[in-house]
Amino acid sequence: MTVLMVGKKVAKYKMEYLQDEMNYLRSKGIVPNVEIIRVGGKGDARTYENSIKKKFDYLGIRHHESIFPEEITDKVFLNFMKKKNEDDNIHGILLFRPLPSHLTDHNLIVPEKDIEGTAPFNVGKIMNGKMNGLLACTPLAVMELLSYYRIVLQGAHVVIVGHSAVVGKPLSIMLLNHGATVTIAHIYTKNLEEITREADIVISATGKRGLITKNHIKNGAVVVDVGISVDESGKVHGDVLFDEVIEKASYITPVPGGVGDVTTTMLASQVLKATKLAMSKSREYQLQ
Ligand SMILES: Nc1nc(=O)c2c([nH]1)NC[C@@H]1CN(c3ccc(C(=O)N[C@@H](CCC(=O)O)C(=O)O)cc3)C=[N+]21
Repeated sequence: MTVLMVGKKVAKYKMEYLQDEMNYLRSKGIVPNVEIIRVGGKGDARTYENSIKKKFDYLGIRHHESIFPEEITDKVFLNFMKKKNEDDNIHGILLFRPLPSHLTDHNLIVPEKDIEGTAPFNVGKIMNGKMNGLLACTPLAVMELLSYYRIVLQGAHVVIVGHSAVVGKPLSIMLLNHGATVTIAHIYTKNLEEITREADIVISATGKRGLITKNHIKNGAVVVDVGISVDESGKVHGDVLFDEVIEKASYITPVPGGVGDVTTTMLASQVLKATKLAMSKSREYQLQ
């Protein structure tokens, strides 16, 4: 039998915890507040952005959006970022990427408001084996799914396919911090099949539809699909050939309906974490 790892179930479970945390903050008179920033009109994240706002509204997290034209100068943009970084009423900043190439994307967000965990300070913390900082949301969603279904990580061989800075790399470090043996495969990897077939857990995050077939999977492996690709008719697909891989997997995530449904919940969780960092005036974060 194969167990379907259902994102909505995991999200619901996590949301109950977040609601308790919101109640605590409310009792202290604090309402978490996020600044969402977008430069230029393009980008494929509109549906994602809408589901973020819906989740924030549901929890009672305040949010405000600033949208700038593509032509904004580096100086004006940096000034704006500085203002938001220094505004005590803002607990988290979400800056949609990529930015236009003339803008410098370096240390734009102070670490304590970096709810997506991409600032160098937060990346450094996780590299040092500390999981108490702000972390990347998609890798966190994968960790939450694995934990909900009680997948043992200590000693497990995990093969991650995809080495992106937002998914593959941070996820590999989180898994390492939990005692897994981690292999990262990527576009230049030779004999992908042979490598993934060794894995107890295969996690694919490439956006390449149909990349992972039954030949890539050993019997009883756990398969997590982080890939998203959209076809001509607007239908969302993962990296994994679900119908054939499910025959061999012990646990598998569907797309849609798997990791994607947990990601926005983990972003909300990071907002609450950032709010608590601000409340406690975390010394660690003050010192950087
Ligand atoms: N700072 C920053 N953070 C981001 O997270 C970010 C970004 N910049 N720039 C753009 C990309 C793009 N992106 C998407 C996320 C989900 C879907 C998506 O289609 N999600 C499906 C879920 C599919 C599933 O269930 O797995 C949905 O919402 O229905 C698309 C695009 C985020 N991005």
